[in-house]
Amino acid sequence: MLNFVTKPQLGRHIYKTNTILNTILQINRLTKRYGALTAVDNLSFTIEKGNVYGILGPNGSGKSTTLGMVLNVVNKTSGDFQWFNGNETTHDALKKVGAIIERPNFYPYMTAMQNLNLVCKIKNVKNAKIEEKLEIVGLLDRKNSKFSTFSLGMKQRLAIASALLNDPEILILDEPTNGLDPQGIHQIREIIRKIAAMGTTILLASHLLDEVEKVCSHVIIIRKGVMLYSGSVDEMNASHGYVEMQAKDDQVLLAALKNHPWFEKVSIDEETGLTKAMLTQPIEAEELNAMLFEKGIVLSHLVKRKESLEQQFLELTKQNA
Ligand SMILES: Nc1ncnc2c1ncn2[C@@H]1O[C@H](COP(=O)(O)OP(=O)(O)OP(=O)(O)O)[C@@H](O)[C@H]1O
Repeated sequence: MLNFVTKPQLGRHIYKTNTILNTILQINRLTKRYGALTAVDNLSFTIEKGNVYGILGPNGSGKSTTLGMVLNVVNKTSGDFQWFNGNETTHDALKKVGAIIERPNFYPYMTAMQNLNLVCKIKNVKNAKIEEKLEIVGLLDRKNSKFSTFSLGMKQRLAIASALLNDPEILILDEPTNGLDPQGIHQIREIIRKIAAMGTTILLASHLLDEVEKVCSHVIIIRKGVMLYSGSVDEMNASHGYVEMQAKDDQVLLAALKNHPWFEKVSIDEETGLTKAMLTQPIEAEELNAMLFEKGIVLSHLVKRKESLEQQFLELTKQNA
């Protein structure tokens, strides 16, 4: 487990614009190669203050390697990254970062309180905040219990409390709910939301679409080290959906749809024989029917559907396989 602890730096960038002030981390064409394998391939994205970012991708897609590089525990091959506008060394910047990128590891025979006291000593942080942080993660009433008696979920929550001891600007979590039971998963997600609501920026890596959808405001989707999508979760959710249609003459229908600005990705589904078209704008079924009728096309089937985020994610990763 890595914890980066420091005192907050106040008023250093007072003459900079708000946009610049709000940038926590900027990654430019970051690349990591292990021999012939490119684990992270030209990755670029920006982390702005106050948002919750999810790096989403299947196992082995390069999430941990990316986090390792920006935390200086994995050497980059090329590209670069800047913490807090590059006004300080990475070493100093990382003191304002709280990160948990390994399984929680504390002394088993010591209590939660004793373990966090020790962390404060090692990191040179006042121990006055221990109870406040234990409260945030719901462990205050177990502060005198030995670490060895904790469930995996409680151990993970203690690690989060530990990473928060220095009030970091950003909290980084690698697969925060891995191995937990449903209740443990729920608790961790609630805690992440609570910490975000208190104003801390969060960057988490997850292979679970559901997790990113529930917890994050922004998503960076990667596959085999390559970024496929970066943007807000809401925007990704905001597809206008698609329509399935059938008419006497498929080819006439296909041509009419292909030449119309309301549609994109027009195709005939091999399995169902239905013509499918993605909507580029919010069009009602009645409008669509009337437009085609004017062109002499009578539909025998018309259904408007919306893909779930999961379908979109699968589609995105399939296209780029
Ligand atoms: N030290 C290493 N030496 C060689 N290859 C590595 C090393 N670390 C990671 N890799 C490879 O780099 C790729 C990306 O791994 P990484 O752990 O970053 O992915 P991930 O998305 O975090 O997946 P997971 O959640 O399974 O850890 C994988 O193919 C992995 O085998």
